[in-house]
Amino acid sequence: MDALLEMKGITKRFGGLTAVDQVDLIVKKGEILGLIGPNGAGKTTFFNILTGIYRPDQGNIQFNGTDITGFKPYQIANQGIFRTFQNIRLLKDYSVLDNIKLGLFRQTKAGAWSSIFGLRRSREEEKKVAEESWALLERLGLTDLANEAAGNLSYGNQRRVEIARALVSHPEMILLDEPAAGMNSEEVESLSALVRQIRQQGTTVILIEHNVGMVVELCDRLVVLDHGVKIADGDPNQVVANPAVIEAYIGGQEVTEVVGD
Ligand SMILES: Nc1ncnc2c1ncn2[C@@H]1O[C@H](COP(=O)(O)OP(=O)(O)OP(=O)(O)O)[C@@H](O)[C@H]1O
Repeated sequence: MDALLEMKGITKRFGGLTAVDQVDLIVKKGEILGLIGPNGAGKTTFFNILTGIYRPDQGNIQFNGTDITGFKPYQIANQGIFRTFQNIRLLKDYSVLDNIKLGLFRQTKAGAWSSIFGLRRSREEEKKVAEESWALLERLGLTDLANEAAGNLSYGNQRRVEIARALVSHPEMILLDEPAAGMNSEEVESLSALVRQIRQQGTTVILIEHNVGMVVELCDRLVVLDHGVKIADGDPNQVVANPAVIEAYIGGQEVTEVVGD
């Protein structure tokens, strides 16, 4: 597999705190990579750097052969990198279908709001958006919920809709920030199946997760951050047995997350 993403020496400071410290990371095309670590380890900051929300203080990011260091979030999206957030960010009063259409705004001239409110868009654009969104609903088994207000869905289905919104643009890479948070074991199973399906369709996946059991089962590789530093990178089973990783979790009194489900 070829390297799709190559990050070198990535560092981000907030005042005196180094949230991400000289992190190197290579992600191969088609990989499912898990990014884990105790609370405050720098995982979300790392995603925020990769999606252009923060500019790194040091380091370089190459994606698909392009230097994207310092790109703005919309430029990163144009490169094919999409994400979900730790806190679900759906328009809860709008239908599932409209929420998914929102994910296609970058591909339409008319823009996000008009794609929802029906303003100034061409018929061809409207048709394309509707077809793509509907196809995705079918793929994710959400067609029965298409016209339901997103806020009425179960937690697990809201997360699926969020992922669908990120997927509708056929991303090269999708970043999932704690997708299993608050899910029951059945929802976690179904999420893992969805992530495998996403990879099968050609999208590379990085996920931040506290559910260590899930990432060991699902991911090809695990990377562990602790206090902003990468302390492990490799085979999931070996990584979670690594004494430095166990110590990082025990130090933060999160041992149950290591030995739990
Ligand atoms: N905008 C910010 N300003 C100042 N400090 C920040 C900012 N964002 C994050 N931090 C700090 O940087 C460190 C890393 O935070 P981050 O949210 O990236 O960790 P995390 O691994 O995602 O944690 P969690 O698992 O709890 O979500 C923490 O000490 C946090 O308080």
